[in-house]
Amino acid sequence: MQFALALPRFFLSPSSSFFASSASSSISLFRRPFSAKCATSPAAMAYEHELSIATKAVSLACRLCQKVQKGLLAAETQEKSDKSPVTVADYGSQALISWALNEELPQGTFSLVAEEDSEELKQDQGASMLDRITQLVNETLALEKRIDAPFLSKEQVLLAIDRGRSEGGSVGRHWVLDPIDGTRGFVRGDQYAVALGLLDQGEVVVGVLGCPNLPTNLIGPEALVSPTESSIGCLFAARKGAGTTVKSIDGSIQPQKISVRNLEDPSLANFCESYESAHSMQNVTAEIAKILGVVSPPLRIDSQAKYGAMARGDAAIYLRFPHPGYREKIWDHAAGCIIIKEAGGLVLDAAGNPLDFSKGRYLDIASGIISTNPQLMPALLAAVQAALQKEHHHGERVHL
Ligand SMILES: Nc1ncnc2c1ncn2[C@@H]1O[C@H](COP(=O)(O)O)[C@@H](O)[C@H]1OP(=O)(O)O
Ligand SMILES: [Mg+2]
Ligand SMILES: [Mg+2]
Ligand SMILES: [Mg+2]
Repeated sequence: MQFALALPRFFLSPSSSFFASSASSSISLFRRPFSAKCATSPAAMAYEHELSIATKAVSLACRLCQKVQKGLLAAETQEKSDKSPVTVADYGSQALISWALNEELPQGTFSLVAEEDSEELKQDQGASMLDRITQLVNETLALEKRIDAPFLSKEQVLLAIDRGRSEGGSVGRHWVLDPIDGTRGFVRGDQYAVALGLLDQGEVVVGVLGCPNLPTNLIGPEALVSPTESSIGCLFAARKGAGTTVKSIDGSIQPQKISVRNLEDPSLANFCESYESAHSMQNVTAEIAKILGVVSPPLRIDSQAKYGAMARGDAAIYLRFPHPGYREKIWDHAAGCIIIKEAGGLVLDAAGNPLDFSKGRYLDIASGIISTNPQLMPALLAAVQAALQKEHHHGERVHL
């Protein structure tokens, strides 16, 4: 009988776990026999291993992204067919996370739904970019200071990137990755996020958001100004039933439990939205704020860093109303959604339905995504409906 086939590689051969030898504190986690997960494990333990490997994989990718952002060259950015940018760091982050998770999970079980693929890199004009990505991936792996640091060939890098072609769905487990969310913010030298989630039977059960440029201090209107104490770079992590934590990427601040703002009066609320006006209709969000009586200016941040900021109380409301015709992808919301939910908040579409991650690579949403605490949600939903009606009457193609 070949029981061994069902066991993860790190269990068969402890030294084959990539992360285990790089951080002594992680050894016990990574070497826990997998049967603990497969058997009827207590709810408190559920997905603990998955959250641990996700956290480490995202931290690794953040390191690569930070290095690239410091010295981004024009030659390291391409334009995709939808005119959005993609950089060596998007590909490098996807390759690293895909490779690391595949190393840690039982052979043959890894399914990944991710934003990028290697089509452009396989063309003649992509050759130098692939060289650079491979170099970056290997430099980042070498920083883990393993004696036997792995070296990935160009072919292995392409393979790792292309593992992200899964269609996801409602059956089984699927990892969901946006290797750089908010690439425009990344290229601008601003906010971006490395966003990794895990779906189990269509439900998000684990989420990790690495936000390398987000200050560890609060940045909302009630932020205490204490620049000397703030460092830059936050890592948010959540797993089903266990709450949301934030820690600093540089390790100077240990994980702390966080929760959304506990606010009942909408006029005291503030909201966050996209930095890029092309990503969300700011006339609609301004109208919603006006109906609610919100007076604070919007907190405009690129990427799912908004969800992280909201989960720790920087903003009480999140609003996202893409222009008609835009289709939302699951990797743009999976990690952020569980990070908000486990911090006590709600994430709904503009009609008041929970987001459904079980339909494949896209979210089936007509009009927008909103988030706030449970007390404020009824007033927010009413304001959203009123604002959309008004837009509709003004002749904009808004779906109701
Ligand atoms: N036209 C668009 N409308 C809405 N979102 C977009 C559009 N183009 C790209 N995006 C995606 O929106 C997200 C950024 O959102 P935000 O506006 O919150 O910063 C990213 O996932 C970005 O993709 P990408 O991951 O390639 O950066
Ligand atoms: Mg993109
Ligand atoms: Mg994205
Ligand atoms: Mg992206």
